Amino acid sequence: MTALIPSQKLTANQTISALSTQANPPVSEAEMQAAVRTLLLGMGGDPDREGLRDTPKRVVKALKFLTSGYQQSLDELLNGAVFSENANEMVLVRDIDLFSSCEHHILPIIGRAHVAYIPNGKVIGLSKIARICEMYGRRLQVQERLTAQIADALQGLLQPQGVAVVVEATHMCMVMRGVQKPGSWTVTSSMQGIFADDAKTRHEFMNLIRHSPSFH
Ligand SMILES: Nc1nc2c(ncn2[C@@H]2O[C@H](COP(=O)(O)OP(=O)(O)OP(=O)(O)O)[C@@H](O)[C@H]2O)c(=O)[nH]1
Ligand SMILES: [Zn+2]
Repeated sequence: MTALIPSQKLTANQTISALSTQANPPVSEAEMQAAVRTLLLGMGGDPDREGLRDTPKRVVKALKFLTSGYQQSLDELLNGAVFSENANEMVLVRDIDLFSSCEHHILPIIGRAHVAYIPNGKVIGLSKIARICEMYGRRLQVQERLTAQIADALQGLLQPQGVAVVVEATHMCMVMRGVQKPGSWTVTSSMQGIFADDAKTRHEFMNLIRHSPSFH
């Protein structure tokens, strides 16, 4: 483990302004492909050889997919799946595979998220928790912001008693290049409401994300 970094809180306005610039990119597909062709030339490749000829198109398609979370909204992915329910015990979805792209190097962040909340009259469709992780994962990120955005989304949608999110991830920019530390991974957390205020509740969550499920 390389670090235990408490989540960085962004205000709603900071989040919105950081994202709204991305929603409608002011460049065409052709301009993006031309930029990739330039990168290939810079890397010493011959962009006209058979294997690379379609690479600009493929790279642009891949990058658009990996950042498609900018085109999504919570409303759309939720599809109304918030239900009134008298539950007041912890709901935890563990081990959600998470892929993102680091905003400094546009290299993969690969990891898992554990997301819990304690309802306060409303519950959310379980799959939507994973979809929220995917939406924020498919943006250019730092792990701290990704973690906080997942927690903020649930807090805003459900006004629960509390939300806890832990993300454990390895950064290819630290593995394949730069400091080259394979095996290092980073843990970030965002604790809100009762998870921030009550150590017992927080410890219960931390214990639950460590326990091995009986079906594995
Ligand atoms: N806090 C945080 N830092 C990150 C994340 N992803 C990448 N970084 C770091 O961002 C920093 C960028 O540092 P720079 O010195 O500008 O870039 P660099 O020369 O490529 O740095 P090195 O990776 O040390 O070679 C590096 O320390 C990365 O490890 C993240 O999710 N959160
Ligand atoms: Zn990076």
